[in-house]
Amino acid sequence: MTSLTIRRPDDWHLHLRDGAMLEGVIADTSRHFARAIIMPNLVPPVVTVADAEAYRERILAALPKGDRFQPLMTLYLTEHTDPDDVEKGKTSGLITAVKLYPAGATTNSHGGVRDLDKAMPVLERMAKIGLPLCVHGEVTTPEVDIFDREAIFIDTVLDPLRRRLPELKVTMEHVTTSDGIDYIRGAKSNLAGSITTHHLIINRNAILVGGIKPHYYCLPVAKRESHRLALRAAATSGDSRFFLGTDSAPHVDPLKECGCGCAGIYTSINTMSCLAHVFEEDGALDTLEAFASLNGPAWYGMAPNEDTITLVKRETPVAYPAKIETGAGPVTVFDPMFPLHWAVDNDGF
Ligand SMILES: NC(=O)N[C@@H](CC(=O)O)C(=O)O
Ligand SMILES: [Zn+2]
Ligand SMILES: [Zn+2]
Repeated sequence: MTSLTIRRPDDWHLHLRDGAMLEGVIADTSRHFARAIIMPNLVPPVVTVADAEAYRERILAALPKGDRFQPLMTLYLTEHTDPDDVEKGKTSGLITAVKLYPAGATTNSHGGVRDLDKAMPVLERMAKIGLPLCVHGEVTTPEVDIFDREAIFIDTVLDPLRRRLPELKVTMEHVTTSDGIDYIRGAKSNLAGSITTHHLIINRNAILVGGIKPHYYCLPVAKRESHRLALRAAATSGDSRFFLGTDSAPHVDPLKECGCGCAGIYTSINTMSCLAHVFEEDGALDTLEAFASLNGPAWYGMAPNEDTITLVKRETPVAYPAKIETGAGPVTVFDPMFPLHWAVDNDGF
């Protein structure tokens, strides 16, 4: 097959940042994607409906003229989040989900939740009004090995929470382990998972073999090969509980190439090319549309996009830039370490 037309995709987990970085990256998403769930881990974070409203306006103002991209806003859950404010955000249609960052788990999560009991009133309200909780599913206990943090989170935080509040809809974001995949597969209802582009392509060797490679470092950190294969099987299966959330997370190069580099991989620009490669390699191009364009909206209770994009397989590899230049500084683009022959038709690369 050398051409594939699918409904226009959406990105169910995206970091757009703010200011000059937002202006520098947004076109890479709005070129291909109709909608994206926008992560609230700004400094300071997006905690109230008023914050989300103002952030949404800044995103819309940064969009290239003519792009109809729709940002789907989230709130950053804290121990002081007001259930009435959250309900107001859901009722007005502004808020698509609330995001749980265990304190200290990832970039800009120091204001996240330490004691989930303190957030129960909000979570109970969300269960009642049908507003999904998106989770960064890792424990932060210092004794727990970083490669085990997702599995331990499922056992000690997520499963107890879901037993306590079975009506709460939970999205396990950026699933990185077979434990996560199995847990989602085993759930009867109200649980789904997003999978990133890069976790379908790299295992932890990419970060550590042949020298330390900061541009492959993200959180949750890539795991061993068996986990990558479990993610591939889930993504390409067509199972409606798995969908794309790129977790494209730009940091300027000086903040990644240093003694304490930030976590995050920038994939917005070449995600659709990478996915077409992965799905073709697994003989699953027929399920790419489900993963990138159908399963996500179904989970979030939205219609799929009406329009389509066409992916075309070229003879010569697509020439994506190694870095993009933003007003905040250069951002290295994810290198899948194989040539990309699939391109979104007419996207200029
Ligand atoms: N994925 C990452 O490695 N980083 C994200 C945060 C996150 O999604 O955990 C970021 O904001 O940079
Ligand atoms: Zn995260
Ligand atoms: Zn993220």
